[in-house]
Parts: sequence; structure tokens; C-alpha cells
Amino acid sequence: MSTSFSSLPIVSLSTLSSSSSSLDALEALSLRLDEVFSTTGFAYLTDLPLTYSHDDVFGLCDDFFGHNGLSEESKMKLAKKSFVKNNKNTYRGYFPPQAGADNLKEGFEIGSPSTRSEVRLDTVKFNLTEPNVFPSSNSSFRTRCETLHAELQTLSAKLLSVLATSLGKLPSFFEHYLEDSLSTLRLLHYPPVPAERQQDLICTPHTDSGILTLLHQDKTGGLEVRNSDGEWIPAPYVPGSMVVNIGDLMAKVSEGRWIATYHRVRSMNREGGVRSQGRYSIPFFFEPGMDCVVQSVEGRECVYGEHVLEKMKGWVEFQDVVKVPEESAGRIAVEAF
Ligand SMILES: O=C(O)CCC(=O)C(=O)O
Ligand SMILES: [Fe+2]
Repeated sequence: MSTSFSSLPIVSLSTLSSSSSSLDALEALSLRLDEVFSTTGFAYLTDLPLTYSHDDVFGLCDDFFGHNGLSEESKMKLAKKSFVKNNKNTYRGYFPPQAGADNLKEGFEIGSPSTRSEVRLDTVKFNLTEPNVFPSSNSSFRTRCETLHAELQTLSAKLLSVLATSLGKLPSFFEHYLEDSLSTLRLLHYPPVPAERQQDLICTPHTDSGILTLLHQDKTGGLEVRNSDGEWIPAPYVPGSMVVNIGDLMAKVSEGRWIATYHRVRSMNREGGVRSQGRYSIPFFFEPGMDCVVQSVEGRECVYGEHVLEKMKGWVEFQDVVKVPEESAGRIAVEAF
């Protein structure tokens, strides 16, 4: 059960940075993560085992969306097919700002660089295993994105082995999720809100659909997480941290022990205000492979690819039409099992 928390807990990952972590330290981390995922479903992670600094991470957003970043034309060359009919990429790449009432964001998504690219018929609307697309003008951007993806995937794998023990399973319980994993690194830009816009929500309330989300956010603020009293608790950037949260599928894997908590983003700046660039954030959605059999702690099963394709029908970034249901802002609600 979610609790009436008033701030997000902070969990240090120093244990994961050390090559010789004691079993006691891993056990303590496993218990701590179990506690936070059963109560808030959300936490700040500190002492991150990543080589990227906060500035390095947001340099990627700046290279893509910033004043010296890509032109509209270059971005649209990378847009998914649902936005530019003649483009080939259906799942990876750029999505422009949407017209949904509570959403104001553009994004660029990549999967694992080692994704096995399957030959699929043109009739397949979304090819989840297609290769990434990148701007041709900036070769270091590609390398940096791929390295960040790889580091976040490695961190997710470490977290999952600890979380398996939180659920009373062997550390290898989630290991098969790593095979042909579809994890997505998403660079997000929320442009400054036009002065005349009444609504200050820029990402509508939602739960994430998958297993785990690791979120880098810039210093702008605006992320809010809902507690059990229905209050929206601000989750501003804490120096050196990343946010972690449980997705719907993981809540189901845990048979409701862990919570996929609602969250949203409110605009902290308007056009003409001090922060003219808007907000940057970078969620990393850890996702199993297409054919992965996801099993709950009680043995109920689903195949990841089938469910994700079904639920993509509600994701705002994959609509052919501009009007989308208000609740479908993020990677929401996979009905599994
Ligand atoms: O921008 C943020 O801080 C949150 C983004 C988010 O929740 C999502 O993309 O699912
Ligand atoms: Fe989200």
C-alpha cells in the first residue's frame, strides 16, 4: 500500500559501486529497496555507479534540443513514421510536441545498440526491434547516447538481481529479462509553456508501464508524485541523484507488493521567464525482450512483446491522430497476466 509520504526516500547505491560488496551490504540494500517500493514506489538513488556526470547527461539533451541543437528539419528527418509517413523508423527516433491537453513535450528515443534487427513485413505497424536512428551531423552524440544506455542497462541488471532477493527469489530470477532487452533511453524536452496557456501540467498523471524506470532530471523541478492521500508531492532534483520508480508490470510481477505510483510534471517556467530552455529529463525504461516470458512471484505469466504492443495503442507518442486520451501521457498501464 502506498503511504502518505511527504518526500521521496533516498537510497544510496554505494554498495553497487564496490567490486567486493559484502553479502550483508547487499542484503541491507535489498531490504531497503523492498521497503521503499512497498511504500512510495519511488525513491532517489545516490552514489550512482555511472561514469556520466549530471552535466554530461544533459549535454545530450542540449545537443539535440538546445539553441545550438538540431533544426526542426533535422529533427523531423528522425521522426517516427507516425509523424512523417516516408520515414522508416516506427518505434525509435524523434517525436514532436503533442497536442494532448496535459502534455507538452518532445523526445528522442533509442534502444540497445546491439538490438537484433529482425526482418519484418512492412505491414507491421511498430517494429520494436528496429535499429536506432541518429543525427548524421554529430557523431559523438551517438556514442555518448549508446554508452549511457549501456551503463543504465548494467545498473538496471544489478538492481534487478538485488530486487529478486527482495522478493525471496534467487538473484538470477530476472536474468532472462536481459536477453534482447528492449530498454529505451528517452531524451525529453518540455518547451517553455506559452504565456497564454492556462494549464500548467506538461506531463499528465500516469504510471509507467514496464519494469523499472531510472530518471535523470535537470534542476528545473516540476516532477510530482502522488501519495496515498491523493496529494502531489514535489520531487525536485537532489544533487547527484537519479529517481527510480516501479512500473505496472513490476507491480504485477510482485503481485501487488510493490507500487507503480502516479506521477506528473508541472511547468515551472513560462515563455519569457528566466529559464527559457524549458525542462530536460531523461527516463530510462528498463524493458525485457519481445519474447521474454514475464512471470510473477506466484507463477502467473505473460509475454512482454504482446502486452507492450497492445498497450502502445494508448501511448501518446504513437498516435496517428492529434487527439489522444488524457490519461495516456507516459508509458502507461500494461494489463498483464
Ligand atoms: O520528465 C519527467 O520528469 C518525468 C517523465 C515521465 O514520467 C515519463 O516519461 O514517463
Ligand atoms: Fe513516467
